[in-house]
Parts: sequence; structure tokens; C-alpha cells
Amino acid sequence: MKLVLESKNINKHFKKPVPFHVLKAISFQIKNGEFVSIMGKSGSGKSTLLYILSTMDTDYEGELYFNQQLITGKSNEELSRIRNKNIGFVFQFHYLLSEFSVLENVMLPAKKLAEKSVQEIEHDAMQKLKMLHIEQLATKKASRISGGEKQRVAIARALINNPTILMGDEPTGNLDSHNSENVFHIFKELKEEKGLSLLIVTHDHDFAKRTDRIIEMEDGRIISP
Ligand SMILES: Nc1ncnc2c1ncn2[C@@H]1O[C@H](COP(=O)(O)OP(=O)(O)OP(=O)(O)O)[C@@H](O)[C@H]1O
Repeated sequence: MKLVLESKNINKHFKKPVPFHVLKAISFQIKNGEFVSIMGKSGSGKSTLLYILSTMDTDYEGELYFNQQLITGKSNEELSRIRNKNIGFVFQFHYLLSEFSVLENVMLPAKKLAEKSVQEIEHDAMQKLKMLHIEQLATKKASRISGGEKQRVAIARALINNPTILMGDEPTGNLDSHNSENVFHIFKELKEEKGLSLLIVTHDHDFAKRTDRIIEMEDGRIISP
């Protein structure tokens, strides 16, 4: 099966305030359509790793492959384009623009990519909202919707450019159990119906044990497959 993501011997050092070897020889693969979670104690390096995998941090040693293409060493412009087109990202906090409508928030990454007309982007954004059963929120200001709804809008925004992989840094960390369960089901549906690959950092065992595979980290190393 095709690999969507592969890391080969990734190491990262922080130089300040004191030299610190934060990621140690990280090698693993994510297959197309796999739903993988990353777990580990606080400080084990999960977020640091995710920022490298999502191409936002380029200060590391080792090699990163995306859709079987080496992307380590590419320019910031190239990486920004690869990221925008292929990687959706959901954070613990939604980072929606509170004064913009839900629809406008979802449209933003597609406008940045600038490959489609505004009408097409609006149509696509409505489709994503429908898929997540929140089309009735389209014209509401982002500041006027609930926490669970905001996270669904953030997922719709992450999906607007039809990425091959969705990455999340504790996307259910700020939600109650009902809304966490909703988000889990959305992710599962995206995998099963759209063939999306997912890589999600979580502290929630109940969430992680229902994914295809758990990558467990300890002190900057992977200690499980
Ligand atoms: N910019 C930085 N400079 C120096 N050290 C850092 C920096 N960012 C993170 N660290 C340290 O690197 C280690 C790993 O941090 P990271 O945020 O990746 O852990 P984590 O596993 O995601 O933790 P959590 O579960 O609490 O979010 C921690 O010891 C942290 O203090």
C-alpha cells in the first residue's frame, strides 16, 4: 500500500535555554487511509514531532517523505504549498477568526491556495459544512457558536483543500465527552468514506484505542510500533 508519510531517523535538538535532544531517531510510516494516534506523557515530544511532520518546523536532522517524495530541504514556499494542498491541521483550540462568519472561516485556506474561483470555493465550503452536519451555521459569526461546533468548523476548514492527511494536536483536548465522541466519529467516517489518513496526538486512551494503531512516545523516542 502507498505511504502517505514516512520519517527516517528524525532527530531534533533545542539549543536554548540549555541544549536538549528532544527527538531521538524517529522512524515510522503512515499508510494511505490509516488512522493513527500518537500518545505519550507530557513533554515526551509529541507536539514537537507533529510540527515537523506537518512541515511547519524545518529545523531537524533526518528525512521526511510525503506521498513518497522527499520534502526535507525544500524551500519555505514549496513547503507552504505542499502543506496547504495536502495537509489539514486541527488544533486543541480552534483558532477561528471570531469576527468572520463560519462560511468565511472555512473558505480561507482555499482562498490562500487561489486555485479556484470564489464561487467554487463557497460551494466547496458549503459541501464540507453539510458533510459535518453544520450547514445551518454558515452565516453565523464564529464567536456566536458553541465549543463543539467551533471544533467541527475547524475540521471543515482543515478539509477545504481536500488534503491527503489530517493531523491533529489534541483536537478533543478542550471538548466534553459528548463532543469528543462526535469528533472521533467524524474522523472515523473521513477514514472509511473518504479514505483520508489521520495522525492525531491525544491524551485520551478511549479515543486512541479505537484508532488503527497507537504510536507511543517516551523521552523523545518511539517505544511502540
Ligand atoms: N521551543 C522550545 N525550546 C526549548 N525546549 C522546548 C521548546 N518547545 C518544547 N520544548 C521542550 O521539549 C519537550 C517536548 O515538548 P512537546 O511540547 O513536544 O511535548 P508534548 O509531548 O507534546 O507535551 P504535552 O503532552 O504536554 O503537550 C518538553 O520538555 C518541552 O519543555
